Amino acid sequence: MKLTVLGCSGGIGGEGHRTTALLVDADILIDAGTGVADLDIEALARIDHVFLTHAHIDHIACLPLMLDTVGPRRAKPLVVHCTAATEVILRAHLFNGVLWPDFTRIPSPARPFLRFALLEEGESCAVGERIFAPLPAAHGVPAVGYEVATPRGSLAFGGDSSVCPAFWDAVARIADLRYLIVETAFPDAQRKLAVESKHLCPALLAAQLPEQAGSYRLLISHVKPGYEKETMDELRRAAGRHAPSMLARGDVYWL
Ligand SMILES: Nc1ncnc2c1ncn2[C@@H]1O[C@@H]2COP(=O)(O)O[C@H]2[C@H]1O
Repeated sequence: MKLTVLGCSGGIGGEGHRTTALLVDADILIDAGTGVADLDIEALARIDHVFLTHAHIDHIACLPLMLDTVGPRRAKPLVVHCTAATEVILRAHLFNGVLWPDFTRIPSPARPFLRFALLEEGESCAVGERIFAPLPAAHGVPAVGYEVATPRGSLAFGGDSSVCPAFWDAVARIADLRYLIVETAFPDAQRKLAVESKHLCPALLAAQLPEQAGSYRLLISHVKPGYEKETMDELRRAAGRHAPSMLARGDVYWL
């Protein structure tokens, strides 16, 4: 499995900053933030599945736009996998015929551009040999992370989350974990904002990491634009034994 980081920043601002979108092989997205906009039309049309962590705009910004571009080119609906709570939010506030057309009924209810498929914690969804399972997360709106399991190992993506012991319990149970992607949105100087917005700062992440470093790579996502050096310096000081490195747009990881 090939994981290509299209975007992993906590915001926008110039070349390096695209919001969350992880491309799995050529046919699956985890989140559909602004990183998706860099794919050309053919690459967009090859995407059959989107697994959403939550409905915040930085994670779904390109979903309505890509549906408009690829809908007429595709023979089948784009399947958006998410929890029931996230589907309710997207139907009420995005695909509502006001902010954007309701592509679950357009061009026709029988052959729409978009189909929701519900996926809750405790369930899994196989797309070929790649198996997606929601992981617990704690954010300001209903949110999950994802475990992606393959025959050659697994990765875990925490999505957006503040302190969440259930996530770390779930991660500890993944025996063949190769990559662990977790957020650290703010530097320690903005800890109050991190807590209020249900994110992490280095001290909060370090307090949750296991005593012993695992045999997986620890990759950091969702750092707010302009705070990358400060945040990663603090994280290396607080959790150096875990050798954290920052996830970057354009990175490719293989499983
Ligand atoms: N009190 C707040 N609660 C939530 N988000 C906030 C607040 N104040 C500022 N924000 C920002 O709004 C952003 C919404 O997207 P994020 O969750 O990535 O990060 C959030 C913060 O950067």
